[in-house]
Amino acid sequence: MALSNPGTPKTNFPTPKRPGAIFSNCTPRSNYTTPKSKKQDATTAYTPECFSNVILETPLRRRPSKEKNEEGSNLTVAVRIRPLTEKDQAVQGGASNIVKIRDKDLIIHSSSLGTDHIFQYDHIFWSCDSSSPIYASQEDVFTTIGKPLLNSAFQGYNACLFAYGQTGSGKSFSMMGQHLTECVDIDSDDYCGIIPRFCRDLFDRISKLKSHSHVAVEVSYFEIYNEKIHDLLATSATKLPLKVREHPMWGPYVVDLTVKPVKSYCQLREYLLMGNKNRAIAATTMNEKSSRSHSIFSVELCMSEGLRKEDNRRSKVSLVDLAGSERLGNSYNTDDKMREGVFINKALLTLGKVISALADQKKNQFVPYRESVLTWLLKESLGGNSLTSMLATISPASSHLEETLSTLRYACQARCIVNRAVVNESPHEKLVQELKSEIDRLKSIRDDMERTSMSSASSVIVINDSQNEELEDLRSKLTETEAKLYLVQKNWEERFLETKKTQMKELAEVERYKDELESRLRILKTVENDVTLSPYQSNFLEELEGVLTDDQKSLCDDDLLEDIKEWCYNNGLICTFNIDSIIIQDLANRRQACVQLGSINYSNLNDFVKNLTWAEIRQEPKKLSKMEVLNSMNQIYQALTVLQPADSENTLSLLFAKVNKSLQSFETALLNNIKKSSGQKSVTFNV
Ligand SMILES: Nc1ncnc2c1ncn2[C@@H]1O[C@H](COP(=O)(O)OP(=O)(O)OP(=O)(O)O)[C@@H](O)[C@H]1O
Repeated sequence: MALSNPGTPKTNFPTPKRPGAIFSNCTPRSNYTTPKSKKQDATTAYTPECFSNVILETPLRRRPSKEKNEEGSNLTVAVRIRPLTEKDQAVQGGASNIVKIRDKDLIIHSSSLGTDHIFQYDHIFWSCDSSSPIYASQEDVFTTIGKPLLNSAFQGYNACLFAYGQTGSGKSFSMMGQHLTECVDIDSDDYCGIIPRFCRDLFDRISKLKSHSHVAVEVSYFEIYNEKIHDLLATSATKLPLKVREHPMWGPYVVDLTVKPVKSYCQLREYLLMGNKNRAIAATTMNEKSSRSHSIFSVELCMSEGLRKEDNRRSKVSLVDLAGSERLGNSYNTDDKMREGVFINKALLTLGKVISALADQKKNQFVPYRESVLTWLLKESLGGNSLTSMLATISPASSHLEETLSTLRYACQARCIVNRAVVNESPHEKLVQELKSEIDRLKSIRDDMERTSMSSASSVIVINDSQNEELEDLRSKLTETEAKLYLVQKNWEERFLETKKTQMKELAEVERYKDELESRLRILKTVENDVTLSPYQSNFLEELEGVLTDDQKSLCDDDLLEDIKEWCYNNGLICTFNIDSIIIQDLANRRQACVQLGSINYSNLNDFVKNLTWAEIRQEPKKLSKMEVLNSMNQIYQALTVLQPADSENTLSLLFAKVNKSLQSFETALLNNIKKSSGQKSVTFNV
């Protein structure tokens, strides 16, 4: 029996030597208990003195990976094993190495249970011991999984690489390198990780491109810390969390994220270092420099050929360093740390759910992308338009057996995800390429003929009329094709620019309407006391607010703001959020306080409340009549109507359809209310 053959038929050998030694609940599809006689063959080298059960963890059936230019391609999954660290050795009794590699198998030996777990991946990097012949250096790791991403990006594919693993297992070391915040000099630093190597190679390749090719590079860098997005390249003093929105065509994106155009590796390196310095790094008992946030560094390429600099092929590469998973009890000694850990585990749990759902391969399986900011933003990379690789990092220490097995099982599952990547190029690109090759063909024929005629001329052989005609014909064909090519490119570029402009305009409009709706809603909320609204109507306002602020509520609003809102509500105060301030009104005592968002002490709500500076409300708060309320609602209704895009697939449209429906019922209810109280028979709407 070949242990490494994933196609081995499933057979049961039900006589384990020790009760409980077979993990029948590990991975049901792939569990495989080796017969006693074969077991010894398979594991003699690692467990000579004792009996070991063997569990084949890699699923027996994995959908065959397709070439990237076909319909779909599986995630590429690599595993890297770091060396034992001093910390590993410091645990009671010292830690032993439980990881072995044999051919294509990665074997984890659990000595307490006498079990070998066998996994297979696309690549296994043995970085435990630099004297080993199979040792994988930073350069090896980059060459194997980083370079292909760069190749894909130049072909116009989106690509993503994410590092996943237990805290302290070597994710940041692999992605960024040893010296995260110091000057990274790749040429002299063997410890540089995938990201700086990727960036340097990118510019090396750009410099080698033909003179008529042009590649524009833009970078962005952000982290997700406690489910909030922080721009790592932002220069402004107030660094408020950013929001996520989903565009029907472009997918999820971070609103107002800083995007820097870069022209050289040196310039890019400065941004990398700046971002790294800004990353939230906190100490945990497991790893002094453990990064407690997920970081996403993205490079966007816009490629063009020809004299005009408009892009006709685009690609985006996201390089993701996830925060490490860890057992809560292990390392959390403060509430803040516990909170961080809960958020990290929540995001990783959702990532697990997303991976499971995608790996399940059932049609119409619900994928909970929006349950965490991380998975929402990685939507295109997981099961979408991207060629994606996962680097699972593990520790070889026996003390981390449980976490290591969990990481490896995650990684196994991820191999089943199929993405559908397409080249992001203009539909005219094919035609342009065809015309270009036609021009090349014609040119070479012309050159050949001219050469022949010249050499003939020296030996006084005159080219005849028909040859001359042929040459002329070729010349005019060439001029014609060149003119056609110029026109095609020009038309395409103009149309592309126009579409881009329209899209930007459309997006800006949507944002503007949404802001308008939000401010109208705030007005309505403040007049609840002045007009009698039925519980249904008040509920509706809550609902409308919920829908409008859906994104921020679950994902981007600061918890403290929610706490303040709740506190105001409980104390009969009115709380209004502006872009940069909160206004708290105490109508009973006719006083008001205004707090700038940037000045809130985020750690202590009690202090915040005690330190409020109240000012007397001099003017009566504006009282709105029912008619004014109705007017406001009417305007919301109009704004909503404008927001209904023609495309029924548009998520925004679905979102607002819900509000629209409730709004209509609300209007009817409010109308009836007015009719009843004023004795009016009818009210005319101006919609
Ligand atoms: N391949 C490797 N070779 C040598 N040392 C390594 C390797 N991988 C990791 N290390 C060392 O192990 C320690 C932890 O690595 P690292 O900080 O990269 O872990 P991490 O997975 O990013 O942790 P966290 O999730 O907590 O951020 C560091 O001291 C690092 O230098």
